[in-house]
Amino acid sequence: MRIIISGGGTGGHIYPAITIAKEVAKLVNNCEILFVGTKHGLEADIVPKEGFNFTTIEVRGLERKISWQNVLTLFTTAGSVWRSVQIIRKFKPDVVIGTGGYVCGPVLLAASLLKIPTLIQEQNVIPGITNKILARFVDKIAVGYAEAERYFKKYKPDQIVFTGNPIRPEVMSATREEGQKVLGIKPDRLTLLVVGGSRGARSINTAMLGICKHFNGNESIQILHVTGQSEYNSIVGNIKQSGIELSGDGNIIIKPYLYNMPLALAAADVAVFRAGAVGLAELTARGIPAILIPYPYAAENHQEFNARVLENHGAAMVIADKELTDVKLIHSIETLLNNPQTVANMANKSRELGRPQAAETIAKLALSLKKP
Ligand SMILES: CC(=O)N[C@H]1[C@@H](OP(=O)(O)OP(=O)(O)OC[C@H]2O[C@@H](n3ccc(=O)[nH]c3=O)[C@H](O)[C@@H]2O)O[C@H](CO)[C@@H](O)[C@@H]1O
Repeated sequence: MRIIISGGGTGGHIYPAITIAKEVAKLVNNCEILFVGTKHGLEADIVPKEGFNFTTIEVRGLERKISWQNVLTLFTTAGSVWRSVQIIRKFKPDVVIGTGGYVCGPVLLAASLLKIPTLIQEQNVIPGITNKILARFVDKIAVGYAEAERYFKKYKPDQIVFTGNPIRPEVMSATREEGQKVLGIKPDRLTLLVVGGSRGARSINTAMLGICKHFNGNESIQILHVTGQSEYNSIVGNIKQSGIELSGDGNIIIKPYLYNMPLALAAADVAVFRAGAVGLAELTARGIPAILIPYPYAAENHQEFNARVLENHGAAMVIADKELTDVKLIHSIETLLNNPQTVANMANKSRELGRPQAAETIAKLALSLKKP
């Protein structure tokens, strides 16, 4: 069995690709997998670390206006479809899978032109532009939220399948004790995990300065704040300047990025998160109550729609990014800190939404497409 898998740009497209690829490899013997991404996306860092064969094509995103940049983009895209055709002809995949991001466009289009079976996975409630266009060509669309179905036109019978979003198996297998040990988290207090998506979130980082000052030295709470690579140094500088001790026995841990996120999730009691679909799938699979601050500039405001699914179910509270202040966030955190029953109820509600089997379902769906 030979599979090409493509997805890129942010963690929210890359981790689903890696997870599906690993699940496929578990289900069939001697499976060869080739990952197609771009040189500039996070995939160029993450995918080789995971041990996959990785090749790149050049792709650009279209601007939402008429511009010379877009003319250049169209030429680049034509080139990337041709490059994808070459990659596919050489690798000869049985199935091609896409998990979103611009890079999927040419790869899945080329596969469809060459009559190779195709599946795309859409993580969000509101589908991305690439997947909306690809819906015309692909055999199956695996959606992460049931609510997403209505945003796709159905081009083939049984084309859309509600599977949930794939999460890494380690998210389920990691234990709280191991997470606490590896990350240096004290076991006797509520652990708050703060993550602004795979690239970090400036507004959350800014508010966190006030939160760290407020909870510094508080023995009922432990904070693990992941800033994103780009703002890490300045955030750590600001926090140290305000007199907070980050090394030693403090209750605040700051990291630029977690390569071991499943351990952090295992140790977390409550999360402050953006509303990226994969992050939310991980939170609900583990049943972690959350305070969500959707990224307001996500395409068609899709993070807000993702977040509202959890909020409507009683699994999360939502704070609009424009209304985010340290005072407001402190208030929400304290509400949870002082109400363990609310935390427990939200945890149950969150778990009800989790789909820990999604990766296996998607992998089986993809394998079922192989031509005899
Ligand atoms: C700005 C934007 O448009 N973001 C989109 C992007 O989000 P983004 O990549 O931020 O989002 P997600 O939250 O969906 O996924 C992040 C992934 O990275 C992992 N992670 C994150 C931080 C870290 O330090 N370590 C780590 O491993 C998380 O555990 C998760 O597996 O793709 C998602 C899925 O299509 C969308 O819903 C988001 O709206």
